[in-house]
This record gives sequence, C-alpha cells and structure tokens, in this order.
Amino acid sequence: MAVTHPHLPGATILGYPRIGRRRELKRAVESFWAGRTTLDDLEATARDLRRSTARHLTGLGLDTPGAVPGSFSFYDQVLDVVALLGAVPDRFADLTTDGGRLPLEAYFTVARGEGDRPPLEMTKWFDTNYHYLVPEIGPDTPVGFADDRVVREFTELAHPDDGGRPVVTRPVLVGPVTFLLLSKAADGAPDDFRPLDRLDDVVAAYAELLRALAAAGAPWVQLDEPALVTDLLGVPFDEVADAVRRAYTALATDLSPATEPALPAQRPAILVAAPYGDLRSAAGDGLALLAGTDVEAIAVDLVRGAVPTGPVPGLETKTLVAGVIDGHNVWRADLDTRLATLEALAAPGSGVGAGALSVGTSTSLLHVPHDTADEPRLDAGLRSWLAFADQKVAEVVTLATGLAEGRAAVADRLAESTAAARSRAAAPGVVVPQVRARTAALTAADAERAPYAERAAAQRARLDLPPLPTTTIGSFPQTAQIRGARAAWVRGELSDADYTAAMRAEIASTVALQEELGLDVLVHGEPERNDMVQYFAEQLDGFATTVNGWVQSYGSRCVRPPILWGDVSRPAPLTVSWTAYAASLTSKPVKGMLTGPVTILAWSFVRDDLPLGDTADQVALALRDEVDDLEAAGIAVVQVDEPALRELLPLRAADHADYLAWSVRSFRLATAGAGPATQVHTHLCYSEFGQVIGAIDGLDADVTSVEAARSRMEIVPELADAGYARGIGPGVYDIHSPRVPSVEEVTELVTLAAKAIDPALVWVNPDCGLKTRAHAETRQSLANLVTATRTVRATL
Ligand SMILES: Nc1nc2c(c(=O)[nH]1)N[C@@H](CNc1ccc(C(=O)N[C@@H](CCC(=O)N[C@@H](CCC(=O)N[C@@H](CCC(=O)O)C(=O)O)C(=O)O)C(=O)O)cc1)CN2
Ligand code: MET
Ligand SMILES: [Zn+2]
Repeated sequence: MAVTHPHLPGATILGYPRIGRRRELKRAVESFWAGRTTLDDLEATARDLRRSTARHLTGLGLDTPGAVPGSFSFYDQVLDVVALLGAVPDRFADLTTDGGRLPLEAYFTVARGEGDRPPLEMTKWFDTNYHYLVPEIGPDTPVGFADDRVVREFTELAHPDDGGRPVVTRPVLVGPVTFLLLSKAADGAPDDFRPLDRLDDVVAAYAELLRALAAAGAPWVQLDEPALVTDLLGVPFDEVADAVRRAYTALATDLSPATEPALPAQRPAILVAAPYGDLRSAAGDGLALLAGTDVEAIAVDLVRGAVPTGPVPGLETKTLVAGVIDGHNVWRADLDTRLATLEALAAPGSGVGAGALSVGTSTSLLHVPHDTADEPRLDAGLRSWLAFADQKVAEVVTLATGLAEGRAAVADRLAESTAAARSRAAAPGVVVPQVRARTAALTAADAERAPYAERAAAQRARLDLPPLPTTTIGSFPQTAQIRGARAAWVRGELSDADYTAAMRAEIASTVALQEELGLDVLVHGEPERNDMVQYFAEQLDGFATTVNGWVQSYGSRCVRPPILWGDVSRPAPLTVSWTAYAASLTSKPVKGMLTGPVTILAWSFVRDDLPLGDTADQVALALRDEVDDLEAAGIAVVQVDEPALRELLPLRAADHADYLAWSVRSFRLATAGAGPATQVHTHLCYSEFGQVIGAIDGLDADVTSVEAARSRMEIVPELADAGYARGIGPGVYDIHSPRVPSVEEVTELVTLAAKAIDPALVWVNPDCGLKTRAHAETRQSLANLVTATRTVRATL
C-alpha cells in the first residue's frame, strides 16, 4: 500500500542535547535564578540556542521538513507537559495565569520549590542518568491546552525574524500515555485513583495542541512513548495497550491528518517513538500494538531492541524509523552491519512498506555530548572510535544515503568506520592480559566476608560508638571557592602544591566543624572531587575523561561521563592521602569514601565489547585494592556508594536476575577484602528501592544509608520485612533544598525508624551528600540532627 502522508525524511534523530555546546542554557538559567539577568535575557538566549541548533542540524544533513527535532526544554521534558496542560499541583495553583498558563518563572518554581512549597519530586528517566520531575495528578488537577509554547517554538524557527534560514522542525513531546504512567497520584486523591484515569482529558488537550500545530504548518509531531518498553512501571501490558489504543484513536483516527485531500489538516503526521528498549517482550507486543493504530510512523530502538522479522499487521502502511544508531552511548557505529540491518528491513517481505524506512537514533541524543571535535585533549586514536551527537547525525545521514543510493555512494564512509573498529579492537589497553587473568582467577570466596555477627562484635570493640551513631554521607558544600581553585589548577594557574594546600585547608575546616557539632563518624568532605565518578575515572587506567563532554543530568545540572574504553586497573592509590590526612586531625573515626563499581559504570559511557559484569569485576578489583590501602592507613570505616544500583536495573523483568547477580557480586568483590573490624558502609539514593530490596541485603554491608526523608522512613520496615538485620541509616532530611529541618521533625523521624527496626541498628544521617548545599544551612541542619539524636538517645 502506498504511503499517503508526507514522507518522513530518510534520516532523523529523536532529540538533540539542549543545554548548549558550552552549556549556554545552564549559564543563562542559573544567572536568571541568581537575579543577575532578566526573563527577557533568558528567553533571548534560549531562542538563539534553538535557532543555532536547528540551523546547525540542517547543515549536518537533516535538511528536509520535519527532520530536525524540536526537542528544546528550559528544564525538563516531563515538566514541559505539565506546563502544556496547566496540570500543576494545588500548592502552585496561584502561580498560574489566564487559562492555567504557567509563566516561565513559575515553571522554575514548580521545578525547584520555594519556601514552604516543595518542588515536584525528581526521579530517574528509564535506565539513564537523566532525571525528570514527577507530575502529581489527581481527579481535580486542571488539565487543558494551557500553553502554546510548543507552537510558538515551531513558528519562530519556521518563520524566523532575523532574515536567516527557516527550519521546519518536528516538535517532540512526551506522549500522553507515558506522561500519565510516570505521574504519581496527587496528595489527597482517593486510594483507587490512578493518574491514567485522566487519559481522556490529557488526550483532549494533546488533540487541541495538534490542531494548533497543524494550523501553524507543522508536517510532523513526535510523541515519545517509552512506557511501552519497560516492565518497571507496575502496570500490566494490557492496561498500557488499552491506554495506547484509546489515546491514538483519538489523536490519529479522529483527527484528519495533513494529507486528507478534502479536509483541512487537523493534525500533523504522528511519529510515535519507543526509545530505550524492546517494544516486544514476554509481557506483550508493543510493536503490533502501535502498528495497529492510525499513526503514520513508529520509531523503534534497534540497539537495545530486536530487529523485527516478518510481517506485523499494519506496519506496511507506516514509516518505520529504524533506530540503528545508539543515542545512549558514544561509540562510533559499525556502519557496515548497520546498513545490512537497514537493507534487510527494506527488502521485500520484511513487513516494512516499500520506501517507508527512515534511519534514526535509538533514543534522543540528550544523553551524549555534542561533538568529539570539542575534545582536543583526547587521544586521537580513541577519538576516532567515538561518535558524539554531531557524529551520530552524520552517521544517520550516511546510512540514509547508503540505503537510498546504494553502498557505492557511501563507500568511503563505510571503509572509515570499518577501519576505526579494527583499530579499536587491536589497540593496546583494550585487552590487558594481567587484568583478564586476575578476574578469571576469582572464586566465590573472594566475595565473602566473615559472618556479620563476628564483624559486628569486632567493630563494636574497635569503634565504641554511642547508640544511634550520627554521620554524614560524605560530601560537604562544594563552594565556588573550591571549584574556582580546581578550575585554576586545571588551567595551570594554581600549582599542585597550592591546590593540595587549599583542599587540605578545606578538609581541616570540615573536620573541625564536625567535631564542633558532635558528629560520631566523620568524613573528609570530598572537596577534591569534581564528581563522584569522574574523580575515580581520571585516576584509573582504562578510562578517558573529557573537557567539554557535558551531558544534562537534571535541570541545569550536568555531568561529564567518563569513557570506559579499556581494561580497568589502578596504577596508584586514589583517595588514601586525603582520607589519611583527615584522620590525622581527629581522634574520631573518619569514614573513607569510594564510589562503587555499579555506579562507576552507570555514570560512565561503558564499552560495548565486553559484558558489563566483566567490566564491573575489573572496577571492583581496583576498588578492593583501594580498600586494602585505606585499611593499611588505619581507616576503620569505609563507605562504598552505590546510588545507581537501581538505575541500571534492566527495563525488562526477564533480565533482572542476571543483572542483580553481577551487580551485587561486584560490590562484594570490592568490599570483601576488608577485615572483620573494618566497618563497610554503603549508600543508596535517588530511587524507589522496592525492586532491589533483596539486592540491598545481598550487598552485605555493615551499614546501609538510604534516602528516606521524603517517604518518612518507609524503607526501614520494608528492609526489616525483607530480613535485613545490619546497620541502617535512613536519611532524616532532604538535602535537595536549602530548608533546615527542625529538631522536632528529625526527632520524629529518628523515633519512627527506631520503632520499625531494632534501635541498635539505626544510624542517623542526612539523605545524601551535602555538596550542593551552602555552609550556613549545612551547619544548622547538622546541629539540629545531633540535638534530635541526643533527645531520642535519652529515651532508649
Ligand atoms: N556523575 C554523576 N551523576 C549523578 C550524580 C553525581 O553526583 N554525579 N548525582 C545524581 C544527580 N545528578 C547530579 C549531577 C550533577 C550535579 C552537579 O552539581 N554538577 C555540576 C558540575 C559538577 C562538576 O563536574 N564540577 C567540576 C567542574 C565545575 C565547573 O563547571 N567549572 C567551571 C568553572 C568553575 C569556577 O570557576 O567556579 C567551568 O568549567 O566552567 C568541578 O568541580 O571541578 C554542575 O552542573 O554545575 C549534581 C547532581 C545522579 N547522577
Ligand atoms: N559520598 C557521596 C556524597 O556525599 C554520595 C553521593 S550519592 C549521589 O556526595
Ligand atoms: Zn546520595
């Protein structure tokens, strides 16, 4: 059957980084927040960024209408839908204007909170290190077409007022089903209410938006429905399927598309994208589901997901955007095999309609940096193995050309890609025999410590801590002064000796502060760390780090994920001198601070030529040696952070057991070298822990600190029910806001925890590290934490 809608271009990407190649948006947003610039300044910077991005992508070859995604956001794409719908929780209702519109300033307030109004909760976006804001939807939450920002951004680029090149973009939005499945029920909603109950209202608002986009001349719109690739949302496939059918009947069937000859267009052609995984699983067939709707195009992730083979009813009338280029990792693709995949899909009998195949990325490019050309300091060999966002755009364009015009048209590009793959496979450091030999020789005993009872007794004798010991999670405020010193050192303007002295001074004042406050187990404060993963990667063999490789983590916050390209080993101790220095300043125990193997992998770009579990073992052994060295330096408490344990949990239930086995094992390998009298802590945050409760116990740490304040210690009884019976430090206050917790509220939470589990196991600490906080609130919050703990201790 002929495809009657306007052709989706041969090449496209599902989204592009929006923070700017030199973090222009981060800087503009943060200076607006700080009151240094006006709203008009911010809007102007954002408009320039959208314009230069759209024209840049056109220049890279996404040069047909609808090829360039309109994927800008001031903060978060889920919050953008909240703003689109005017669906703000009651506590922000007074900030909306006519028709429920949320002005930009108020949009930021919903994201960040203000005074007694807490922000929307933030949580992981699928299995990435991106975090979205969780909408709160109740039966009475306003839902309508409240804001036409999407339409204005389309028009501004299609009809630019600067006389420059117009670009007809494809607006990108989180789809209605995924939006509601990621929402939580608003406070006060009846027990049986679920956000998905509001589907019809949400879809009606999207329908209005689609009409407005059609009127503005948009040929295409992209609706992202990654909810279809995960089993982790706790909703059975049949319910998701029913919601998808309802939503896309209303949007695709009931509205007439741009190509109906007799009717004015009521909507653009619709591309539904299913990034991050496989649409097909034991739970159900999401591809057949989408193929059965009247949408014009489906984007599938062919990096994580299987390539469809054989006919899928309905698919022959649609465009398939084949996501063969990885949007989530930085390796240059082997174009030869990718092109073979595309050729097979284009062949008769594949089930894909003739001429209806488009080449795309598996996910938005939000998760990768802009351009390898911005990394002059990377080894040239390594650089030639990489593809950041702009290189990936070139890859999809090359593949589309190869598909349309034949291999000969792109022969040079194919040869370059093959040569890069060969050079990578043979490069020194990719396979290091000593590292392979060490992991190959591991036995089950290497992951076992002495029984907990024996450890607990040895640690009690050595540490002599009071009941309800107090501690912090590791970092103290990373002030502008600290970062400035590091920046000067990196630029060569501060000597090694001066930088070390500055960090030591910071450590000394952090130790003094903790002694003054009366904390029981101290930390050095981590001033020397730019980031809890990058800091380790900079010192380990097998990793490379970048200068400009920033990737948005949430809002204006960015990270530079290291590139794990080779076998990992530790050429020298990583943390010992800083920790030992702190310990030399006090008679209290100082807790050494390491980042665990799973988190190091989760927040790096990992190699694709070795199973993740094998790489995890290599990292674990490097950390094991560090634990040894800390012990030898007299450190009695070592914390190994695993905040990303939940993040890497596979989206499909069938893959969980394997993941949990290697992740838990690698943590145990990292820590099991510790003697019984060394107290091993771990720390987890940023997550719903439900699905990993068993794994938390499996880590076998002596003390586990977890984020818990927002959920009022819920995790403590859950862990106790699961049989966890070692030390537990449920966070007693949220560190994401400057708000100082009162003595009363901390007292209440500590009391709650001590009722839910044996009080002898309870530790008192904040939810997470204090690096994003300022000094004044940190001091006061910790003072209140200590006072509250003393109050509860007196009642034991
Ligand atoms: N990798 C990672 N992932 C994580 C987390 C994390 O801590 N690390 N935490 C969770 C939440 N995510 C977060 C991600 C980033 C930040 C964050 O604060 N990022 C900082 C940058 C941190 C950093 O890399 N700092 C470097 C470089 C800082 C910098 O920008 N320097 C300036 C100059 C600084 C100056 O002169 O003052 C520059 O290069 O322009 C350093 O301290 O050395 C930011 O966006 O501002 C916080 C939480 C989950 N994922
Ligand atoms: N030790 C780290 C810190 O305190 C743990 C952070 S978990 C995101 O910053
Ligand atoms: Zn944390």
